[in-house]
Amino acid sequence: MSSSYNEPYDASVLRDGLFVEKSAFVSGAGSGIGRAIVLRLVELGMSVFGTGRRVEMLEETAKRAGGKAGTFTYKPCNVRETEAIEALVREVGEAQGIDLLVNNAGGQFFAPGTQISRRGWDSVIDLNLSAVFTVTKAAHPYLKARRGSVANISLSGVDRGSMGLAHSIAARAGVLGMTRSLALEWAKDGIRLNCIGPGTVVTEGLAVEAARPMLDRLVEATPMGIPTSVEEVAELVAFLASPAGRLMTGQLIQIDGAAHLGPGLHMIAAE
Ligand SMILES: CCCCCCCCC/C=C/C(=O)SCCNC(=O)CCNC(=O)[C@H](O)C(C)(C)COP(=O)(O)OP(=O)(O)OC[C@H]1O[C@@H](n2cnc3c(N)ncnc32)[C@H](O)[C@@H]1OP(=O)(O)O
Ligand SMILES: NC(=O)C1=CN([C@@H]2O[C@H](COP(=O)(O)OP(=O)(O)OC[C@H]3O[C@@H](n4cnc5c(N)ncnc54)[C@H](OP(=O)(O)O)[C@@H]3O)[C@@H](O)[C@H]2O)C=CC1
Repeated sequence: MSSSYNEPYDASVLRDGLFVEKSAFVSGAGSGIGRAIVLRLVELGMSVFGTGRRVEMLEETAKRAGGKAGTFTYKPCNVRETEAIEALVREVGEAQGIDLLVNNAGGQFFAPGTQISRRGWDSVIDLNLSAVFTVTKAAHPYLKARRGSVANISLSGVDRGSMGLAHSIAARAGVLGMTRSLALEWAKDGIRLNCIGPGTVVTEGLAVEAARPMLDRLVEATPMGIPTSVEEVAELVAFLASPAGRLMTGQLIQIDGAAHLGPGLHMIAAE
């Protein structure tokens, strides 16, 4: 594995103490991009609450967050279990408020459209679109109380399509539409919502030797020839939540080395 693909990247430009007395709710906090977001927000002084299904992953995030300026607490939950996740958002909102909601939990399998069953389609739409709506709606009263913001972790190229991702791109394009619509509806409450579209991010699944051919192909399809680091996604989330992001809402920000302008990060070959 080329070290340049997954070496930690120092993207930090924001000032210490930026988020003291602020609070965040982060889904998918036990791995990859979500964990990096948690660690950066905690470093900047935030009280971060994280969820995800696997408690041992959340425990590891907590271990790594120890000794930093802010705090990290967690409880496992499946974002697709509507009543449970709504109750959890309420619990966190009542206990510590929500200045920032990060909808990061997500994922999909790669398959051509002809091999996606209705149940497979529904699962991906449920996780990557419907659950995002449920969590965001549940957080609304708390975001309103704090004039907070929402960062939806999406994909680069949501408005162009990519082979092998019909279900996931459909879901994320739906999130983009939802983001823009709620940005309009909730502007009067001072709530801002944005989508971040990372290109290829070398998290655990892609960092294994077996995934190397796919990773090489993805990096080749990235005009700048560099995958996105979790640290730079985290810094962008923090920037958007900061006073510098005050007027940024309803946006899709693609952090992808121009992947969305390239030949497409196709996850499968044409059939
Ligand atoms: C420029 C552009 C750049 C754009 C691109 C930019 C780069 C993109 C890179 C993205 C990277 C990442 O997201 S990294 C994160 C990757 N990690 C993950 O995605 C893991 C999480 N994934 C999941 O959990 C699953 O995919 C998901 C389906 C959502 C889980 O839902 P469920 O638990 O309900 O799933 P299951 O019960 O197992 O299965 C439900 C149905 O889905 C079907 N199914 C499951 N896997 C399947 C498969 N491989 N092929 C076909 N069908 C499958 C099953 O057969 C079931 O249907 P029936 O058989 O009919 O019953
Ligand atoms: N890696 C990449 O190249 C890219 C990733 N993305 C997107 O970024 C986000 C983070 O991905 P990444 O960090 O790379 O990958 P990971 O697979 O490491 O992260 C996904 C996280 O979501 C959590 N999660 C998944 N399903 C559920 C669920 N039903 N309920 C609660 N939590 C859930 C997982 O935890 P657990 O399994 O414990 O529940 C995991 O922590 C995803 O939305 C992904 O699609 C976007 C562009 C590129």
